[in-house]
Amino acid sequence: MAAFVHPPFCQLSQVTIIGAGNVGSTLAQRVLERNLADVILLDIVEGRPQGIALDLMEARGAEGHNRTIVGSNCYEDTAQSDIVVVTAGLPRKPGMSRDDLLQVNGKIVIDIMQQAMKYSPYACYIIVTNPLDAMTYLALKVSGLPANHIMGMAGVLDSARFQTFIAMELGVPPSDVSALVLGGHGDLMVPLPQYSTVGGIPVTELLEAAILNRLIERTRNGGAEIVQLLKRGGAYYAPASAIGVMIEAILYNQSRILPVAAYLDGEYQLQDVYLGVPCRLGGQGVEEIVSLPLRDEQLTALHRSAAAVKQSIEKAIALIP
Ligand SMILES: NC(=O)C1=CN([C@@H]2O[C@H](COP(=O)(O)OP(=O)(O)OC[C@H]3O[C@@H](n4cnc5c(N)ncnc54)[C@H](O)[C@@H]3O)[C@@H](O)[C@H]2O)C=CC1
Ligand SMILES: O=C([O-])CC(=O)C(=O)O
Repeated sequence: MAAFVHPPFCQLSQVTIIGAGNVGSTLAQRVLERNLADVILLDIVEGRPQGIALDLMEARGAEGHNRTIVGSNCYEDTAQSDIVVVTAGLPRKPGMSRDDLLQVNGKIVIDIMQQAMKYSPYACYIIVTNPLDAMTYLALKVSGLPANHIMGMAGVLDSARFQTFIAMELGVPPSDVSALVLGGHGDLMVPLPQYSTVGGIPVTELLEAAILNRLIERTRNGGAEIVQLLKRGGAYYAPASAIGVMIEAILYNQSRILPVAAYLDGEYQLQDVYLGVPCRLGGQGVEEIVSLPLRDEQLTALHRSAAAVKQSIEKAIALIP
């Protein structure tokens, strides 16, 4: 673990978002309007981050905040960021898997990490680009930064989807539901009903197995369902909300327990892989990986998911020049 400890900031903190597309620009709005940090929004397309930044600056009076955002095509402008979020890269089209993006997005992530870490070597990096777990591993290898500072966002989103579907099925507010999804951000993710509750009651006591299985299946296909509806690109409102939760946990040093794609070094009997697991997330990034007791079939499912991620990692690593 790195010795670096974030100062108690928030007032002066800076978040860089690389990729001013749907996810990146929506996240920029969330970060500013929730008064979490000032934002540097970077993209390769000239004018796009600058235009979005100006638009968001002009909204400040109406929104009642004094946060600033700068749009840029230059990594020098990202210097000394507390958090860098990587949302650059292609989204999938209907019929594609996330792994189909590996070649093109892998090259983008390599280039971004080589540049960004020169200017923000002490930042926490949150990778969002798909295929998520392999891209996060790639970011770790390219940057050489400590693993607690390089993490992926997927579990908060997948769990939020499971939470939503449970709440919709039972007709309760989502705030009454706590749901947990582990594993890779793909078809083999592992929703955990026994760790998902409604008003403190395990969801297994409230929903029949067949209904629960339908909700689990919908959660696994949550990203694809939206890709299919939108026709061009994927989800971005819920992903931006999920990244916002992680940013807040780090900047406010909340030590929250959240599902995060983290580097495993023996935890869950898995080695040298990124996978969604419950983590304590605070000012030092991933401060602890929480080892949950899992049923045999769930541990098997987690290992199956990890095996699929490892195959993607091998292809991703081959892209490093
Ligand atoms: N981990 C997760 O749960 C989620 C992951 N995603 C992934 O996030 C990524 C972005 O999705 P969207 O915002 O919908 O895509 P988008 O197409 O709207 O935006 C991507 C942006 O990246 C920029 N870009 C491309 N190469 C770049 C580079 N080298 N440097 C800087 N910027 C660059 C593009 O110009 C574009 O503005 C996709 O890979 C998508 O699959 C999306 C939602 C959830
Ligand atoms: O499905 C996609 O391609 C985008 C994504 O990862 C998600 O929404 O879960």
